[in-house]
Amino acid sequence: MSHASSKMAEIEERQTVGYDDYHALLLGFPFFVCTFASCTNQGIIRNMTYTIEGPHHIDTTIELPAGKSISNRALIIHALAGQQVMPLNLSDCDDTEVIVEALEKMPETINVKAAGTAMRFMTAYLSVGEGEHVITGTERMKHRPIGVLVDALRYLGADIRYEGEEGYSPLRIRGRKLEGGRLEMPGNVSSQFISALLLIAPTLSNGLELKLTDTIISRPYIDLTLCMMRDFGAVAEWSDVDIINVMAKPYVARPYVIESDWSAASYWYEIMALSDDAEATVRLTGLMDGSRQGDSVVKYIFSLLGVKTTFETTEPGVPTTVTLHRRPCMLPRLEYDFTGAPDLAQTLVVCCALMGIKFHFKGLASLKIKETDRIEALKTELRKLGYMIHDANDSELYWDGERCEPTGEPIDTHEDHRMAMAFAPAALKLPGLRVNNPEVVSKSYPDFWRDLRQAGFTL
Ligand SMILES: O=C(O)C1=C[C@@H](OP(=O)(O)O)[C@@H](O)[C@H](O)C1
Ligand SMILES: C=C(OP(=O)(O)O)C(=O)O
Repeated sequence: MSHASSKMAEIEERQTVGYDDYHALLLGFPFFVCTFASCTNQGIIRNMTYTIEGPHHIDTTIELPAGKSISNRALIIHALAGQQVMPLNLSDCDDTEVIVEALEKMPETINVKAAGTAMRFMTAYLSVGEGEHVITGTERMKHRPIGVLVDALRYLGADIRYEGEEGYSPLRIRGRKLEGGRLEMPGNVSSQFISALLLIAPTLSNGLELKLTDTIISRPYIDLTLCMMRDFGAVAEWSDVDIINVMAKPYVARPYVIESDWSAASYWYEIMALSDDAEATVRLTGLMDGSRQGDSVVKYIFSLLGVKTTFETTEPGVPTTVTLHRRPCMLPRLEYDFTGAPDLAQTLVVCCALMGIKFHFKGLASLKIKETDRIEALKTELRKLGYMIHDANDSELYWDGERCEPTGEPIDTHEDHRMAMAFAPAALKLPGLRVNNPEVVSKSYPDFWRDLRQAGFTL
């Protein structure tokens, strides 16, 4: 039997044993159990499984990745500003690299893979650029909606055709000069459509007045877009609770340093909350007090779960190191509305369940159209660990403490980086937790596993 097939047999054998037997089996693999079942096309390793053991004591400094939302906005603005001064500390994650490559090479077919922001921002960018391009992505991307953005751009005069199903990528885009003007669009599907339009708005000869209808979701991401546009000389602001005005005024290139990623920080908050080490300390670099990233609200949410945040300096606009410490947490139940911070939902769902904190989370409708249907994925994977969580109204998840027999199966990551990163810290409570396809983290945090090892986890 080859090495790969004997490893495969071993995985299958482990999948058929009970949960306790499964832990006993793991004792034979004290440090490193990384199973390669097969290697597929493009050199991407698939069907790998990590078996994770958490450390008893944590005292570490983590160099977080740069924010992908900021990186991707900075790249589009930088391209529209005439490409003079490259933003500093760009993220090296997949979602940013696809934009870097597209802007550098401008191939006829641009493949943004699984990057939602890249798909939406580049669609707007190509509409006002030169030449004809097809933009496409992964199979999942071809099922994530883009019709609202295409309708809005077409209303402004853009030449965009669907290459496949109406309302979805791939798109064929022929760039042309657009005039802009007044436009209405729904705010309840994805804020990325709104950010995409806003980013190109200063280049429109009449500017843009955008009225948002319905509930506005992920609003902090729209605010981030407006702030960054202003950083580069645009005149762009809310003129009412649902109306944004952008003047026709070219961007001004300037040096720009990208802050670390607060969504990535959330997994370290989760690690702090789940660690049994009362003295645990994690330092996270490159974050700002008063950050414009909406997910910086994670410091408030986790203060309720006993994680205290201290900024080294609180000078506005200056990235610094944040230190996380533990406090006792007696919280019996948490209610939170994630409409403004959808990317934090998985972290909090897994963390609360593992801490035994009942929860009712709302504002989760957009989770169904992200890298995977995150509502279904969370229910399925937590069920494997013995937690019965329920959904309601296509936008809520709640847990009332209901437990079931753990199945002992590994956690599937559903081609979703946040599934892998939200579940990995659970190994602190469930030593030997297995996570399939851990490589998915490269979408936003390529060094996640390296950083876990640095913190004392074994994989
Ligand atoms: O603009 C952005 O950078 C993002 C907006 C959010 O998407 P939605 O607006 O679709 O919720 C968020 O989930 C995504 O990870 C990044
Ligand atoms: C939803 C996400 O990304 P995107 O929509 O940009 O693919 C995410 O990073 O969690």
